[in-house]
Amino acid sequence: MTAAFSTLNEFRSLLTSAPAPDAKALGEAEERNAQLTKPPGALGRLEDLAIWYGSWRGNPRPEIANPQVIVFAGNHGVTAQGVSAFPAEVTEQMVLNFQHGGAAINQLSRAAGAKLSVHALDLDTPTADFTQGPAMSEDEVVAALLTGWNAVDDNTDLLVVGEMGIGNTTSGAAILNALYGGEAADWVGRGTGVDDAGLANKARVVGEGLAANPDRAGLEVLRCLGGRELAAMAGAIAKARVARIPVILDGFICTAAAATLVAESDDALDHAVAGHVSAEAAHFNVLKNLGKEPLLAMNMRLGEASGGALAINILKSAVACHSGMATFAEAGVSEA
Ligand SMILES: Cc1cc2ncn([C@H]3O[C@H](COP(=O)(O)O)[C@@H](O)[C@H]3O)c2cc1C
Ligand SMILES: O=C(O)c1cccnc1
Repeated sequence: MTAAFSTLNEFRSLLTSAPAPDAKALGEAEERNAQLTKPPGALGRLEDLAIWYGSWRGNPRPEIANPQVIVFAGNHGVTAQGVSAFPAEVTEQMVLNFQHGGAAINQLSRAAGAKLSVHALDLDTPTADFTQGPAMSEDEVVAALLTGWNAVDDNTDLLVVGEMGIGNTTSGAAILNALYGGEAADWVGRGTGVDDAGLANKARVVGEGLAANPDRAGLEVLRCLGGRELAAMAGAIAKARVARIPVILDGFICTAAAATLVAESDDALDHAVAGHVSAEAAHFNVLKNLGKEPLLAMNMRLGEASGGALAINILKSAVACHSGMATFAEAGVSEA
């Protein structure tokens, strides 16, 4: 199989030439929604979600049969700066836990009726410490994007991506600081639970990371300040955009990775909704910048795709109502 892309520029071209949603299916889904046996608008955001989903699938009466959750794992050189409450070896230990079915995401995927795939990316070779220069070379970031791109199953009709990588809330904060500006302190949070001194240290590290990587825009931000699992999430989300597979975004780190795609192409996340707003302090602001209203606010701060997986049943329920309900004419119910 030839690779879908072998440079960042080729990846960019695929992203910027991705198809729009299906206008005909959109119109027909709106028409169907107006005929269903309920007062207009009574299902609130569920109605918008179902119409949005149908427009991306090119089907005004869609179903969700094959949701896929993918967790990508990577190690970060920046952990040498003491940015996490947990040691770096937890990344690999948690991958084993995912494989044995013992993590939160195993239970949440099963409860959502979703297939779970796990990809560990070069855990023995952490990215470079980004306070010293770029975290990844172009070859490394392209390889990670490709891992994500290729991880999406052909028959997937709803995608959720998430991550495991000790230190990656610092990477996410650095990406967001680079994309949106402001102070490092605006973007760092407690991650796995660092104390006030730990939070100040993370702000220092983000500041040094931006200073050590001065020439950056769009995907270069991902290369310089990201990590392999963040790039893989971006690659999977981009593949879904090209294949018109709707996506539910997870928390802070997933959203930071996704935001680098918007920096390349304004409509790169039109096929994505925000599954939840994480308790990681800055997640709310990223979602505001992206114009995404979260489906859930559960005070979760785990990552692993957990918040996205929890939202799968909301989307499934929206589509079940839209496609399964009777119309006024079919049910013989009088209209207003
Ligand atoms: C046992 C355990 C399971 C996790 N599952 C997700 N994370 C989350 O915590 C990490 C980010 O936080 P920080 O930047 O503070 O290291 C990521 O691996 C994220 O997925 C976990 C963290 C731990 C300790
Ligand atoms: O929102 C997230 O993705 C998150 C927050 C804290 C720790 N790990 C992940």
